[in-house]
Amino acid sequence: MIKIGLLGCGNVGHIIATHAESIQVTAVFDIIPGRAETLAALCHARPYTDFDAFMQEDFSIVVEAASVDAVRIYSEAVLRSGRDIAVLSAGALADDEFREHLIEVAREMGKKIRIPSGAIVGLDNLKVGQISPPTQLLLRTTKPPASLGMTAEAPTEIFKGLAHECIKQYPKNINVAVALGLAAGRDADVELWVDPAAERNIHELFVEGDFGDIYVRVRNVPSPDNPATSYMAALSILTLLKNLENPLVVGT
Ligand SMILES: NC(=O)C1=CN([C@@H]2O[C@H](COP(=O)(O)OP(=O)(O)OC[C@H]3O[C@@H](n4cnc5c(N)ncnc54)[C@H](OP(=O)(O)O)[C@@H]3O)[C@@H](O)[C@H]2O)C=CC1
Ligand SMILES: O=C([O-])CC(=O)C(=O)O
Repeated sequence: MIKIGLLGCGNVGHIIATHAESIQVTAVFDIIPGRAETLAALCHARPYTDFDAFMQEDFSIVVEAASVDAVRIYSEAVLRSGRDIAVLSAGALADDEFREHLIEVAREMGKKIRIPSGAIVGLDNLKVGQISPPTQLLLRTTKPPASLGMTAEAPTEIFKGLAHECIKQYPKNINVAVALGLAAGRDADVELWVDPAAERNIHELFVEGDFGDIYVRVRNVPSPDNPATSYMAALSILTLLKNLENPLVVGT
């Protein structure tokens, strides 16, 4: 059974811990002591608020479900320790210099940086963009205003521009756009909307290329403990872990 170290004991951390059937969470880390302890008790792991002590534990992969900042701070050390890392806060990799450095470290160590599909679908075949670049790659995300900590009386566009700029302003809400761009091989265009009538986190994807065109709409149920995060994102990372050692690999 694959042993994981969980970095981040919030909403996704809890969903992982309570569904840890095909994985063993051996250690959990959070900056908030109470959170690490509560989560550790749920999955019979050991709690840490000291990163170096956490890294002494027995696991082969770190699952990051914390923040863009956490990826920036800890991911190189994870790779250099000889472990893979699964990164949910993919927005950290929007910074070209940081991403290229991290990839170089992973290459040097023979380790992997794994980005789950998270709250979106279609990353598998959007990778064809790495061979034949899309002429259009647009993500329109619509969330309830409360999930961004704001109020609105009508549908309102709060950002229009490139993913690498959007993630700087909304690091807890638009990691999907960066993951999309990493899959398709170019920065995605983003429209971020809040809509008081929205009950779900909606991601619409418009893609065109020499293959034809794609429209995908995902209407995600918000997570119980963090409405900004779609429940599917937690299921996605659980699925990535379940399949890590599966000899049958489905999807591009
Ligand atoms: N790729 C994708 O499709 C998606 C990505 N995400 C991203 O996944 C991540 C996890 O989501 P979720 O569980 O809902 O978030 P939560 O805020 O519920 O949980 C994150 C936890 O990690 C802690 N944390 C944050 N920074 C650090 C750090 N530097 N070191 C240690 N602990 C830290 C937080 O503490 P504190 O509260 O004090 O900050 C919190 O306890 C978020 O970054 C989110 O934006 C979410 C949905 C989709
Ligand atoms: O969960 C979602 O719908 C998207 C999200 O928060 C993110 O990409 O950061």
